[in-house]
Amino acid sequence: MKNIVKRVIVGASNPPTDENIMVSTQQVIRKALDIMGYNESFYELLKEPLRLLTVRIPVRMDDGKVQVFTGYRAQHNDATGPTKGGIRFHPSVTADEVSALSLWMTIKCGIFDLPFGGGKGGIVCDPRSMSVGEVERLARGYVRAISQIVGPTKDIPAPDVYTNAQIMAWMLDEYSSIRENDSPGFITGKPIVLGGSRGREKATSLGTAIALREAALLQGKSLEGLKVCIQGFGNVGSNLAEILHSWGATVVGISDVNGGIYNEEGLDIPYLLDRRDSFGSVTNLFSTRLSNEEFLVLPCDVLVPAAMENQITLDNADAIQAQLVVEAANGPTTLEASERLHERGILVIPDVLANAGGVTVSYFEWVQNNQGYYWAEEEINKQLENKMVEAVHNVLENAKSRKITPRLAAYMVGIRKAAEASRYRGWL
Ligand SMILES: NC(=O)C1=CN([C@@H]2O[C@H](COP(=O)(O)OP(=O)(O)OC[C@H]3O[C@@H](n4cnc5c(N)ncnc54)[C@H](O)[C@@H]3O)[C@@H](O)[C@H]2O)C=CC1
Ligand SMILES: O=C(O)CCC(=O)C(=O)O
Repeated sequence: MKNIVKRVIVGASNPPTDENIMVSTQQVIRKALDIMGYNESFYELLKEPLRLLTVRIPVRMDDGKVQVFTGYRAQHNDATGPTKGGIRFHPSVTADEVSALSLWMTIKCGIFDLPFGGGKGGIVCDPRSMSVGEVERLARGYVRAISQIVGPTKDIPAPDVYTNAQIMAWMLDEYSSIRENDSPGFITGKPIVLGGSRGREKATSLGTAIALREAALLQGKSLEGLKVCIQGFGNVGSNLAEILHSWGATVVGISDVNGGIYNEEGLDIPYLLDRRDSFGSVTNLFSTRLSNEEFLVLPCDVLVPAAMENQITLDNADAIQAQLVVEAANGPTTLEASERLHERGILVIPDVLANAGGVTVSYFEWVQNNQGYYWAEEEINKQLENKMVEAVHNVLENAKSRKITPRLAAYMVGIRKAAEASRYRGWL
């Protein structure tokens, strides 16, 4: 293995923040609707999910005792079609978080012209401390609890933080047995043998890599030798590291929940990919690690937060050294911090644009399930590439011509479809 760590390390933690992501999301939605001339009733409709279901899920644990978990499913707006979005298993899941995530899904589906509205789900749990059997029983219990409001023409879940293709497979199996027929289009991000799409596993990362490449080109930089730090080494972060490494960029830093590692000459990405565990942890192999706070302000050209929300805040925005921030995670930058970075001339490619490769290929998966005809991976990647390049240029050109942040421009492009569909349906 190449020399990986060069710095002194102090352990991981997260920057404190009390920003309510729902409030800041509503602020951007209000601004976007105001600029486009929509009246107050559009904001009243779009500021919250149409539906938010809270469920309690009893699970028999391996020790014989029953533990009751809380879960949520938010459906933001279904004027354009069924709602769509992932399910996360994480201790910090809240109703507000799931609601904000469902709003962001509506914006993504609007920007990428997908025939869906936004949805999102989550269960408050820590799957890292549960057995495989406990996770399976929890996943099946969640589907039983939400089965009335989901389905291939109602609301279509997918993976998110600490969920994966295996969990989607259990959920599909449970849903199919409740409905007494096989319903592969009920969920996306499935294993390929159960109707999953080729390319879905890496789709979010491929989309982010394309967005990063296009944004860097606009800054006059090519990928060759570009120094990139990636926070989070799960599905999104690790596949992104692999793609960027293979495209000639130099991945100088990666981190996970346990902390970060950095080498200004580049990390040994194939080694790290080989050693990561199924929860996206690898840095615990190293005796010395950077804290999360140290990691985010390391010298690099591009910083990619690919873990959790509220990582870049006003506390660290002035210390960020990257000239380009590409949000692979959902909500990694608080609104104030994002505006501060914009003032500092740092280009921020917002989450609703940068990480929408996942939902785009989930859409392709749903289309293939409906058709019963499956496409080659090259076809999927080519269509994803076309959609990403078009969306990135559309949003960034809008931002430039209107002299607004890329986030506001993305919200303007993204919310219009839900607003217009709601109007045509006679809701407003
Ligand atoms: N999986 C997908 O297709 C999509 C994921 N996203 C977003 O990308 C982000 C990452 O998702 P995945 O890679 O799927 O999740 P994952 O569960 O595969 O990996 C999560 C990674 O984040 C790290 N992490 C967890 N908690 C952390 C914390 N408090 N501080 C620092 N690191 C932490 C974990 O160690 C792991 O490396 C999330 O914001 C998710 O919503 C967005 C679009 C699609
Ligand atoms: O693939 C999907 O349908 C949803 C992906 C997702 O949850 C997200 O983009 O945040």
